[in-house]
Amino acid sequence: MLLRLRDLHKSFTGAEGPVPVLRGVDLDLEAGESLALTGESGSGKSTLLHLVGGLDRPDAGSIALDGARVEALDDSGRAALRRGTVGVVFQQFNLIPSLSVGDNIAFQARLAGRHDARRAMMLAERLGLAPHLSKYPEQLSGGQQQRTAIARTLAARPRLVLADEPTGNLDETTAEAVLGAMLELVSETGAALLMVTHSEHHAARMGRRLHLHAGRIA
Ligand SMILES: Nc1ncnc2c1ncn2[C@@H]1O[C@H](COP(=O)(O)OP(=O)(O)OP(=O)(O)O)[C@@H](O)[C@H]1O
Repeated sequence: MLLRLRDLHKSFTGAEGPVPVLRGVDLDLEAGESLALTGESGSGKSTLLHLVGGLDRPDAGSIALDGARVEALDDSGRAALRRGTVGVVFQQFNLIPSLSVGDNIAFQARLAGRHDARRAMMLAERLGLAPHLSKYPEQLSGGQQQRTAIARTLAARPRLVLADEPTGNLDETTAEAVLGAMLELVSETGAALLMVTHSEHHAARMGRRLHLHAGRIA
């Protein structure tokens, strides 16, 4: 098992005290699987991805990822996790403005010691970025920036890709193509994909789907 979540709890502090968001989430994900996470707005989907990616800590429960206990890692351990095992595609693309698109795509892979120029070029072609490699992020459209962020994550060949509505900024035709490319690229490397989506249609293309409701997997 690549990822195993057990009895995960997380609350945030509101005006009238703690507001529980996750109330005992259990989830298993094997290498090579793709899983869609659905749920109404505010149900805690992004919170769950942040906990798995080591961007925030649970109040209770365990996150076992590729043999590591994510909730117990210190800051440097969590940073190492994000450099090596986990790749994130979140709604903020966090591209580096001073680097070209090509260098942005290679950035994560270089940090992970896995840069491969041919793979980077193949990803750029598959995601329609080949004509834009020498441009800078500010010269790209929102959708092109989003695809650059996806290419950057996949170029580093993480064991687990966490994606929060990765096609949210794209028109339906481009979204279909990008989702198809993501599924193929993830399965080619034997990685797993955990993707938040509001689209029934996209959820149906994933291997499995789970629905978050009232703080638990329904
Ligand atoms: N850092 C935070 N501080 C306080 N409250 C937070 C924080 N992050 C999330 N929340 C609250 O936790 C709840 C779940 O938020 P989350 O972003 O995980 O939902 P979501 O299911 O991803 O929603 P959406 O589909 O709208 O993106 C919301 O009520 C939100 O306001």
